[in-house]
Amino acid sequence: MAQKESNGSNSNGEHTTRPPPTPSPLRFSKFFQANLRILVTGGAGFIGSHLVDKLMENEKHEVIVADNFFTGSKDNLKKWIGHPRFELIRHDVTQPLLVEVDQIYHLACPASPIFYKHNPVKTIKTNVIGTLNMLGLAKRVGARILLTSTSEVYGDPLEHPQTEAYWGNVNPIGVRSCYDEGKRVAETLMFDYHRQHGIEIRIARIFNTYGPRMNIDDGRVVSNFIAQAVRGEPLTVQKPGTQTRSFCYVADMVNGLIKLMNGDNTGPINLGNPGEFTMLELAENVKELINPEVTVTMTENTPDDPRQRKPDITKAKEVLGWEPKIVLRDGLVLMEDDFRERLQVPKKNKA
Ligand SMILES: NC(=O)c1ccc[n+]([C@@H]2O[C@H](COP(=O)([O-])OP(=O)(O)OC[C@H]3O[C@@H](n4cnc5c(N)ncnc54)[C@H](O)[C@@H]3O)[C@@H](O)[C@H]2O)c1
Ligand SMILES: O=c1ccn([C@@H]2O[C@H](COP(=O)(O)OP(=O)(O)O[C@H]3OC[C@@H](O)[C@H](O)[C@H]3O)[C@@H](O)[C@H]2O)c(=O)[nH]1
Repeated sequence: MAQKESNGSNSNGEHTTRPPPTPSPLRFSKFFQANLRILVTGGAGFIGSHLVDKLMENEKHEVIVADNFFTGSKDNLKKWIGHPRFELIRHDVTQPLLVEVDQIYHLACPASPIFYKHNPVKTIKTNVIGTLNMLGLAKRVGARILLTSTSEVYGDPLEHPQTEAYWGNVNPIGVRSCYDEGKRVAETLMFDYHRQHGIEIRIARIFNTYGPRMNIDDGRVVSNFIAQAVRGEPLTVQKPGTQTRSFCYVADMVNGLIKLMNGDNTGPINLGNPGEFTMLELAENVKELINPEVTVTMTENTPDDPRQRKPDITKAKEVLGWEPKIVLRDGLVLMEDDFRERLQVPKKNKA
C-alpha cells in the first residue's frame, strides 16, 4: 500500500485526505472523561467571555481560550483562571495552534470599528489567516467549527430587513472593508473547507450585541452612551442620528451561538434582536433610564456607516427554535449596574 505523506498526497501523486490522529487512550478513560473539549478563540473578549461562562456551567465541558488580549482581558475570565476544566493561552490566531479539541468557537477578531480600523492590515490577517488556521486545526482533529460572522457582511444594505439570502452592499476598498470583506472571506473559507474537506461548519451572522463587560472606551454606541450617561457627559450621537441598528442582549446571543453549534444547520444564520432603533431613539432611552440630566450632542460620522440594519430571524426561529428574550430597555438597565461598578459611580438615591 502506498504510504501517505503529510502534505495530503500519496507517493503516486494521488490526492488523499489525512485522517485525524488517534487520540490518547486516556481520552476515553472514564476517570478522565470530559464530554467535550471546546476551544474558544477570542474568549477573553466581550461575547467570548460570556460564552465561556455558559460553557463552563456544564460540568462535562473542558474549555480552552486562545486570545491575544488586543481588546479582551484576563479580568473577563478571572473566575475561571485556575479551574481544573479551564485553560487560558495567550495566542494570536494568525499563527497556527496545536490543541486537541472537539468544537471550536472562532470569535477572535476586534469587533468595535475604532479597534478594527486601528490596524486594518492586522484585522484582515486575523479574519483570513486566523480563520484559515482554525479551519486547519478543525481539519486535523476533526472538530466542528463555528465562525462568528457579522451583519456587516450586508454592508449598507439595500434590502430591509436583511435575510441570509441577501448578498450585501459592501464597499470593497473602504475603511470598514478590513472587517466586512475580511468576514466575507472568512465565510468563503468556511464553506470551501466544508465542501472540499468535509469539515463540519457553523456560521452565525451576529447583529449588534451589547451587555456587561463591554470595554468602557470600546467606541461602540451602547457602551459609549452608557459610559457617558453614568459619567454625566453629553451623549454623542453621530450624524444624522436617523441611522438604525437592532441591539441584542449578550445572554440571548450566547444561547443562540450554543444552539447553532449543537444543531444540524451549517448556516449562515442571522442572530440578533429585530427591535430596530435610530441612534437618536437609543440616546433618548439611555437618557431616560440612566441619567435624565445629560444632553444629547450631534457629532461627525465615519465613512460608509450603514444607514439601516435589522435582522430577519425567521431562519433562526425555524431551524434553531431561537429568538431573543430581553428587550432593549431591560438590557440597558442590566448593563448600567456593571458600568457603574467599573466606573465607580454609584446610583443616586431618588429623593
Ligand atoms: N459584539 C457585536 O456586536 C458583534 C457583532 C457582529 C459580530 N461580532 C463578532 O463576534 C466576535 C466577538 O466580538 P466581541 O464583541 O466580543 O469583540 P471583542 O473585541 O470584545 O472580542 C474579540 C476578542 O478577540 C481577541 N482577538 C482579536 N484579535 C485576535 C487575534 N489575532 N488572535 C487572538 N485573539 C484575538 C481580542 O483580544 C478579544 O478578546 C468577533 O468575531 C466579532 O466580529 C460581534
Ligand atoms: O458614540 C457613538 C458611537 C456610534 N454611533 C453610531 O452608532 C451606530 C452603531 O455604531 P457601532 O460602532 O456601535 O457599531 P456598528 O453597527 O457600526 O458596527 C457593529 O456592528 C456589527 C459588528 O460586527 C461590529 O462588531 C459592531 O461594532 C453607528 O451608526 C454610529 O454612527 C453614535 O451615534 N455615537
